Amino acid sequence: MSQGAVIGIIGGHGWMGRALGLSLLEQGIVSAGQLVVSSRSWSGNAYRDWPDVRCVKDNHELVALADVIVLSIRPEDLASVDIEAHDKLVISLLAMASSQEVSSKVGSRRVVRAMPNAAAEIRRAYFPWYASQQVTEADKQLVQALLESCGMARELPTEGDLDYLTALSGAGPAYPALLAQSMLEHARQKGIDDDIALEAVMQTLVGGSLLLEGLGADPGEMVERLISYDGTTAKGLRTMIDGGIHQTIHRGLEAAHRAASGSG
Ligand SMILES: NC(=O)C1=CN([C@@H]2O[C@H](COP(=O)(O)OP(=O)(O)OC[C@H]3O[C@@H](n4cnc5c(N)ncnc54)[C@H](OP(=O)(O)O)[C@@H]3O)[C@@H](O)[C@H]2O)C=CC1
Ligand SMILES: O=C(O)[C@@H]1CCC=N1
Repeated sequence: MSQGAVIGIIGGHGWMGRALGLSLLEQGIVSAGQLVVSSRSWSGNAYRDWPDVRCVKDNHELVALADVIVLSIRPEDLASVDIEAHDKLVISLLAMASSQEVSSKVGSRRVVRAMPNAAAEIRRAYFPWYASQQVTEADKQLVQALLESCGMARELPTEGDLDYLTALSGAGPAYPALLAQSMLEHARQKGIDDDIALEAVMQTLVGGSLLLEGLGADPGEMVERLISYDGTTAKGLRTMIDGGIHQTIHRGLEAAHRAASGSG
């Protein structure tokens, strides 16, 4: 599906760049010879099992070798990327940088903005993407094939939707981590042994998430079903709801969305 294209990942040794690069290799979507990665410090050895992957420090060299350029650097490092992509297909994974900004920075009108999340590392990311007008149908097919190597990829109709999903799914793996942290803290306060508290929280959150995935229904239905017992769970849930948990979550998502849209 990669149609023989050489993929160049600027920042390919970092968290997201490495997750994408290794997913593409492990699933045979690109061969090692079709992958070029760059970083300024060349830190880590993520590609040790793939000696034919070309690791470079010079982004001009990467751009000359690659047909498709993936930008996987932190937004504050965009200024340090001094390349001229000559209208090659560019896929930016950056939060808080519009396709217009990316386009003028890298010298290409064929820009896709895509938003991974931390679960790309285990190939369970939700990876929405938005294509600017100059991106062709063939480009779109290639983008979908590349990104779904990390989980589920989905084209979005507007760039505004991508900014919103940056807050919802891009930042999303942090939210269950926060819930786990809070549950763990409480169990410890109640004197539960650390090891037991951790295994109870992890098994419960992972098991609960898999259950929700398997049900494939509106999660609200599961909440209502458990409330209907009018027992322990109902007491806990009602207290959380009355205490404003929905409003707190919505305020958090609003703040993350404002930041993602460049107005936070
Ligand atoms: N981590 C996450 O959960 C998510 C991240 N994102 C987005 O993904 C992007 C990457 O994030 P993440 O992978 O976590 O960040 P990391 O800091 O892990 O990786 C960024 C990499 O970019 C390299 N880099 C920086 N500047 C340059 C440059 N000029 N040329 C070549 N390489 C460079 C850095 O290496 P060196 O300093 O050695 O050059 C580093 O390896 C961000 O824009 C972020 O908004 C989106 C959703 C989720
Ligand atoms: O926090 C950030 O800005 C990036 C985008 C979503 C996850 N990480």
